[in-house]
Amino acid sequence: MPPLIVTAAIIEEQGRFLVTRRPDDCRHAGLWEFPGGKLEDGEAPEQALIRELREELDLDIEVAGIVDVLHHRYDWGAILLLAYRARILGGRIRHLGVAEHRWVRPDEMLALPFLPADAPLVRKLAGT
Ligand SMILES: Nc1nc2c([nH]c(=O)n2[C@@H]2O[C@H](COP(=O)(O)OP(=O)(O)OP(=O)(O)O)[C@@H](O)[C@H]2O)c(=O)[nH]1
Repeated sequence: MPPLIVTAAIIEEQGRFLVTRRPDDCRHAGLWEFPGGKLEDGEAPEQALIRELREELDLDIEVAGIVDVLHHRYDWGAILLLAYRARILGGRIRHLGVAEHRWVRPDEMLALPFLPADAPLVRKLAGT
């Protein structure tokens, strides 16, 4: 099986990154991640990211350049995570598909329990 392609938005405002916590009733429940999700049939990664941010947080975003591409194997299968810089264009955060959100400084981000696939990305963003 090829890896599942997953997109993630790296949104930074005034030195803080937007991170979200997964709901209780899903895989990897309660862990932190960057908002985003899987590509649907025929979708470009940027489109998937725009759709996911609307669905999960009710935010309109603009997607900029790629930050990192990470491959990770979970026990249920592998993912290829495409992380893009993004900017909020409008909307107010609502917790439609997430348990909680936070705006965190790099040092705070390093201390959060993130999904295992994200570890290299978190370290890269924190400059460590
Ligand atoms: N959005 C997002 N997903 C990530 C990150 N890191 C990471 O390993 N993933 C994994 O990528 C997979 C796809 O995420 P998703 O949110 O679209 O789908 P899901 O597994 O929650 O559930 P679903 O099948 O019910 O839609 C999840 O298994 C998630 O654990 C990340 O930083 N952001």
